[in-house]
Amino acid sequence: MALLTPEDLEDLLNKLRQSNETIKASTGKGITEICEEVYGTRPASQKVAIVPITAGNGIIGNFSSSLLAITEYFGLEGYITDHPDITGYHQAVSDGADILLMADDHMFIAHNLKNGKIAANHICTGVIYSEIASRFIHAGSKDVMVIGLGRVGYAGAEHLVKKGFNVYAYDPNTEFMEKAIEELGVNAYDSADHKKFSMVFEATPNANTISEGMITDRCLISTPGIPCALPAELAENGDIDLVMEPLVIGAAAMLYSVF
Ligand SMILES: NC(=O)C1=CN([C@@H]2O[C@H](COP(=O)(O)OP(=O)(O)OC[C@H]3O[C@@H](n4cnc5c(N)ncnc54)[C@H](O)[C@@H]3O)[C@@H](O)[C@H]2O)C=CC1
Ligand SMILES: N[C@@H](CCCCNC(=O)[C@H]1CCC=N1)C(=O)O
Ligand SMILES: [Mg+2]
Repeated sequence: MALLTPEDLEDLLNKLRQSNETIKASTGKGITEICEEVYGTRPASQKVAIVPITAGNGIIGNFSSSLLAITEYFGLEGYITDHPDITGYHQAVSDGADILLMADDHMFIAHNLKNGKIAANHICTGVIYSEIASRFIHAGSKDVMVIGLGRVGYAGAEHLVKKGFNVYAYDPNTEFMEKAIEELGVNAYDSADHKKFSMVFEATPNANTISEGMITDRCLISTPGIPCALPAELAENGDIDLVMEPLVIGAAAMLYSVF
């Protein structure tokens, strides 16, 4: 699993503000409005406990503090437990926390103890970033390009198919491609078709996965992928809207999904 680094999380709220401005400009709505529409929920100053987890690769510097900043951004009462792991979990439940946020190296979850709802980061990230891509106000069709069909990409492709978009997908992993074609009915993207997309959702751990031949001059690229999917020379093109942010948008979707 590609793990976040403390560097990824630097200047997080500024990255969110920039991303949100781009989201508003290219979809007409901001991230909180989109989350409300996708999940049909709103924050209600819930008490959120963040439990650091030492399993596997261990605690990531400023991961918990980043989640704390996210809870405050959404007007929630957030705090980090005094201890990690089971001791922290016990403290959170004893304190009467409504929602727990915690992550090991494989799963990052939000669990609402009051209504029983639980959310996984990779699903919510796929859903929210693909949703953003699909809301491009200048799109001339319902065609969306999906790059990467792993944990995040597959969830996003599934979401787009359910919403009736024409999904063209590419993943070098042929098993994942076949699964998406069979189970979701996606079209296999073929560069030989020279088809260009104004809406792209990318979820890969590789840089520069987007090439000029894939995109229209004016387009929206929505990607949680780290590092950046868009080559620097293409990013200079003023008509490409890029929504890319390492944690907050996905975590916001998790919270809205369990409110
Ligand atoms: N910004 C955020 O909030 C979050 C970001 N991430 C990031 O999203 C990325 C994807 O995460 P996962 O889905 O868990 O990874 P994964 O490893 O499950 O899936 C990645 C997929 O990308 C495919 N891929 C690699 N190079 C490709 C290329 N050039 N073109 C098309 N497909 C390609 C791989 O074959 C694989 O199927 C990672 O970089 C991860 O760090 C994950 C969760 C949240
Ligand atoms: N156990 C650590 C957190 C580990 C998080 C690993 N997961 C990722 O990096 C995923 C989540 C979003 C993007 N990648 C701690 O409690 O500090
Ligand atoms: Mg995010």
